[in-house]
Amino acid sequence: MPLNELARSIPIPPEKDSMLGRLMALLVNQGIFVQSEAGYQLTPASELLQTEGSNMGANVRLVTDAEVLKIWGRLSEVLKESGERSLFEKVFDGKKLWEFAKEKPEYGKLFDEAMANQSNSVMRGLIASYPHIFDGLNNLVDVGGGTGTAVKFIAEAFPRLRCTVFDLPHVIAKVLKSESFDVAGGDMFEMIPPADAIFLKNVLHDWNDEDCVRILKRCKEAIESNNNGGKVIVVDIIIGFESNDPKATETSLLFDIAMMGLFGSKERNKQEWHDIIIRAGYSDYKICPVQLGVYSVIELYP
Ligand SMILES: Nc1ncnc2c1ncn2[C@@H]1O[C@H](CSCC[C@H]([NH3+])C(=O)O)[C@@H](O)[C@H]1O
Repeated sequence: MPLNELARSIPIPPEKDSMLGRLMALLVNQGIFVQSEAGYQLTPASELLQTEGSNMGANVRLVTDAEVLKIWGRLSEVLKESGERSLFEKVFDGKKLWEFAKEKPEYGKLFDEAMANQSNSVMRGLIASYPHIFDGLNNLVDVGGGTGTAVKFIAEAFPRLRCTVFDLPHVIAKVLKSESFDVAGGDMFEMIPPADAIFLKNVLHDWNDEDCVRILKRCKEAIESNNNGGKVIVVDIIIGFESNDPKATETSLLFDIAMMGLFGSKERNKQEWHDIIIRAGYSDYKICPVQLGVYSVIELYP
């Protein structure tokens, strides 16, 4: 699309065309578009932002949300003070991100949408490359399952496996009811519904070690009360375990700092995962031979 066509379709007034052209020059330089005689064209990066297909647009809007972005200007203040308070809590008067997302439905919706987009690509990869992880299971609870994207993938691929999406009640209220899976609202620090398997994707990195140990203990109780062997399946980053791609390492390190600011939590290396798993009382665990971009899969056995 040539510049003037692009400008009219956004739309912006003609006197701003040259400003748009300058922005586009930078975006071409950054690999977001390519420029040819016919005009600007998409690259694999901007294809990810199209409404159709992968659509990671919400993820970009989430990390660039103007209100939340302002926390980073105060990182040095939090570094200098003692105590456990996260940067997010400091800037938003003691509020955790979950309360903020509940009070600001627009932000909450964006958060859920971004998580769903991420689940879309990671679950496709997991089911295609490591389906045996679901072998022999009759039921599974996706704890902190958001609006149910992961559960939809699992239920579709394994119709005999009964899945439940479990999250905070106000998040569960947004899940469209379906015949193919169940929903349950609650607090994972209190009680998790019994199941053969507990699925925890992108959840533990939101919490400090003490909280992770509490969550993992509730998961263990949920499996044990079901009396059927069972396991916990964790999908999260293991720092130092990414592929050899320097971009993957960069992504994990950026995520680690994002967790530091947003939740006062972290991405964990192998030893740190070992420590919380053993502290929560699990007898054994296995890092599965599958890598989904920056994400690893760990199975925990009670
Ligand atoms: N106390 C809690 N009990 C249950 N879910 C929670 C709690 N606190 C936060 N969450 C949820 O944890 C999720 C973390 S985001 C990860 C969502 C999803 N597993 C995915 O991978 O896409 C959010 O959906 C939160 O609403």
